[in-house]
Amino acid sequence: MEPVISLTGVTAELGGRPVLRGVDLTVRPGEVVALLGANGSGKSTAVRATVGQVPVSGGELRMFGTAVHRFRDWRRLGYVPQRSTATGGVPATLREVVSAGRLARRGLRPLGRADRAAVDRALDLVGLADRAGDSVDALSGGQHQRVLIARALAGEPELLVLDEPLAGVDLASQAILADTLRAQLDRGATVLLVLHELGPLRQLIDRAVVLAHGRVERVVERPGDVGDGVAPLPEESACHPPPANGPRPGGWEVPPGRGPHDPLGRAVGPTLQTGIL
Ligand SMILES: Nc1ncnc2c1ncn2[C@@H]1O[C@H](COP(=O)(O)OP(=O)(O)OP(=O)(O)O)[C@@H](O)[C@H]1O
Repeated sequence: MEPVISLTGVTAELGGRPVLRGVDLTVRPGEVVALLGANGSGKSTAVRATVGQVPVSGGELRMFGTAVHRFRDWRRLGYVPQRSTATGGVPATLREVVSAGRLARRGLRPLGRADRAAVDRALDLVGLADRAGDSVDALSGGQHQRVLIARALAGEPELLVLDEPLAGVDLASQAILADTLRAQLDRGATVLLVLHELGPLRQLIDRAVVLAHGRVERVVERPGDVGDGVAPLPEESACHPPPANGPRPGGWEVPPGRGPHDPLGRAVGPTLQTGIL
């Protein structure tokens, strides 16, 4: 089956500096693929290139089989960017914000019955149906994030791209997000998401792709099934540090005199060690 997203040797520059240095990534229909990696490793840039926001300078990036620069069928995509706001300060209710997610489908025609039903379903999926008439200004950060996800879901996209959907979201909201993604997979959607930790999404993920310095450093298939003998993913090495010296569960040896470190070999500070997992 043709991949939904396919990157082959993709390079991209920002501010005149290379940020993606030859990324290979394939996301097939119905898969959930997570991009992981240290700050600045290129995760958001890879996602933004995929949704056509960052130009590709080399290699090949295809969306639903079409080169991204020729791809026009953006209604097939629902995108939740990193750290964005729902309204940019303009007063709006949750229902109004989520209705905007139907724009790509209905254009400027008034909302029809099917549109309203899709908006209600999306609000219900993220657990905010009872707040539909409230102003988004009255929401917490985590609830705000759920509204943005509902806006993407309202378009009933075949592909959902989420950049750090768990950022600033408490455990209860993370569980709601996991249920929401499960519902999307049940209806046949494909998901690409940027994460710092797999958290409650771990069991849903088909492939974890770890980026470092704009390249794929490691790929872990079905991280939820990973047993002994596989080096831990970033947040595991950060959140559950093994004894300072001696053998690690995945077979790594920590050199004497060194504490826990991230995949790039940098010392991991106490804040990272308190991550959720
Ligand atoms: N608009 C920009 N202009 C110049 N450089 C940029 C721009 N946006 C990002 N970069 C640089 O590109 C690199 C990759 O950034 P990117 O946001 O893709 O990383 P990331 O892996 O998503 O990081 P984080 O985990 O912090 O969100 C970083 O070195 C960053 O400073």
